[in-house]
Amino acid sequence: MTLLSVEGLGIAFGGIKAVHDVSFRVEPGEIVSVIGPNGAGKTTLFNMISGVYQPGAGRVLLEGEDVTGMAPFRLAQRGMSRTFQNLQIFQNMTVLENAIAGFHLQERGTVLADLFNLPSSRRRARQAEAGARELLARVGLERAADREAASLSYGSLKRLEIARALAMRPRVLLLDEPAAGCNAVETEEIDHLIAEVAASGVAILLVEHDMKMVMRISNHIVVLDHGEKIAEGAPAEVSRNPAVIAAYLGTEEAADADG
Ligand SMILES: Nc1ncnc2c1ncn2[C@@H]1O[C@H](COP(=O)(O)OP(=O)(O)OP(=O)(O)O)[C@@H](O)[C@H]1O
Repeated sequence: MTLLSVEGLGIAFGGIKAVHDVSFRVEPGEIVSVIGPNGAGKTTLFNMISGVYQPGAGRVLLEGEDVTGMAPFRLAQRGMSRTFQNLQIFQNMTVLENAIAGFHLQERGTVLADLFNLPSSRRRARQAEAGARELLARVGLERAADREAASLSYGSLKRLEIARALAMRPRVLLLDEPAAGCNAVETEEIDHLIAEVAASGVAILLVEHDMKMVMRISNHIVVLDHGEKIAEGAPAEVSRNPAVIAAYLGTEEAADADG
């Protein structure tokens, strides 16, 4: 069964269709990217899939289950995690504490146990720490565990955010511009990390402006323009699609005219 199905998703803001009738699928181990010129609707689409916005039309199915508009933490409990374009890292906490924070969404009814510092609560804390250290090793940050997050390079912060999203053991991982603000070396490290996570069977949906990265790591690309899907396919197919070229050239010409 398809892991993530997006069926006819749409939303309008004040009568303007930001996203209209967009459908696609992501299978286990696949990296699917959503691209398109500025304002094409990528972030809005992402926000609908991850429960930040309630779609005006269409459905989101997670292994066949309708999860449309479900709150982000519930989606995370069902196996869909996401990262954000603007880092959501606690800068004044350590790298390890940030990674541990990713485990808290898994917990239920633990407030009383924590309050009384019951053995179950102490055991959970130990498990979370062990899990967090494992994740840090997976993203290459094990030696930075005790550093303040604020002292990390931008690329490391991005990897820390991915580590935290992985704490929920997602089957679907949504990455919003994972390479934004990163230099070439950092982008390559993130490339490898994403490819490795996909190879473990996780379905990855990516919004990214770095076209080279998208072409390198995607199995499948969905192209949006003015809120509509104008093309989809393998990277080589999409990059020579006349409608896609026209959409990108159109924005360059508009930028030239503006400038
Ligand atoms: N909360 C909102 N209220 C009103 N309009 C919005 C809102 N969010 C997005 N829009 C509009 O919806 C359209 C799609 O925007 P969106 O941010 O999804 O595009 P994008 O492809 O992510 O752009 P970028 O590449 O610049 O991040 C734009 O016209 C934008 O102005």
